[in-house]
Amino acid sequence: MATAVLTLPSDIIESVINIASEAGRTIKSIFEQGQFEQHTKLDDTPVTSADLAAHQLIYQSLTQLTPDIPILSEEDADIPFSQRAQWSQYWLVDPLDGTGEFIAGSNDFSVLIALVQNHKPVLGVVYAPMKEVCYFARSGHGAFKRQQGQDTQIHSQRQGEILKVAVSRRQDPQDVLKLFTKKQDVELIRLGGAALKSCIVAEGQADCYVRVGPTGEWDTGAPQVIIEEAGGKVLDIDLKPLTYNCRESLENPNFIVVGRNQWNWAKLLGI
Ligand SMILES: Nc1ncnc2c1ncn2[C@@H]1O[C@H](COP(=O)(O)O)[C@@H](OP(=O)(O)O)[C@H]1O
Ligand SMILES: [Mg+2]
Repeated sequence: MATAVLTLPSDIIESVINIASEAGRTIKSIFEQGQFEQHTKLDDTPVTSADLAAHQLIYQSLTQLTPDIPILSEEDADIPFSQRAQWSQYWLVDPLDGTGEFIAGSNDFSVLIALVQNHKPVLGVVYAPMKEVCYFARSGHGAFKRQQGQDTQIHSQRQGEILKVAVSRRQDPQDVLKLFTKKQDVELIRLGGAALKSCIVAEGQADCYVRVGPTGEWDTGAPQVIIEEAGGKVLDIDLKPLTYNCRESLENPNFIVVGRNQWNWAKLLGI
C-alpha cells in the first residue's frame, strides 16, 4: 500500500532553493576549475564528477530536510518499479541538467529538484548557477524568477506573429521542424539543457519547446510545475499530459512545452 502524502510547511520551497543553490555553487566551482572526470553511462549519456558531487550534496540535504520522503535522482535511479510504486510522494532530482553543455564549456546547465505527489509534480526549483537565476513554483501559488535577490512573477503568454520554438543545441532542428505540418513562420531558439528551454517558455521568451528523443522524468518534473504555474503546459506529442512514476521505465515520450494558449497546437502538429 502507498504511504500517505505528508503535509509539508509552505516555506519548504525556500529550503529547496537553498539546496539547489548550494549544489549549483559546487558545480560552478568545478566548472571554473575546469578539472573533472567524465564517463559515459549505459544509456550513452555523459556523467561527470560535478553531476555526482551535486547528487551527493542534494541527497544528503533532502534526507536531512525530510527523512521520510524517498529520493529519485538521475544519478541514483536504479530503483525497481515494485519499490517506487509504494511511493505516494518523492523528490525527483536532476543534479545537473545539461551535462553535455557543462562538458562543452557552455553556461546552459542547471540543478533541478521537484516534489512529486500522487504522480504529479507540485513543487519545482530550477537553479542555473552560471546565470545566477532561480525559477521556482508551487502548485496553486504562481511561478517566479529570482535574480539579484529580487522575485518576479513570470507568465508564459508571449504576443507575436512568429512562432518562437526552443530546441536543443545538440539536436538537428529538422527533427523538430518536421513535426509542424502547417505552414508557419518559425524562429528557432537554440539552447542547452531541458529545463532552461522550458523556463524561457514559462517567462514568455519562447512559445514552445519541442523535444524529440529520449529524456528522463527528472528532466521535466521541476520545469513542469514552473510552466504550469506560469500558464502553460507540458504535453506529449499527442497533446496528452506526461506521467510520473507510473511505469518501470523512467524515459519520457517526445514532448512539447507550450506557453501560448492562442496557438492551435493540435492543428500546428497535425493531430
Ligand atoms: N540517450 C538519452 N537517454 C536519456 N536522456 C537523454 C538522452 N540524451 C539526452 N537526454 C536528456 O536530454 C538532456 C539534455 O538536453 P539538451 O540536449 O537539450 O541539452 C539530458 O539531460 P542531462 O544533461 O541531465 O543528462 C538528458 O537527460
Ligand atoms: Mg543530469
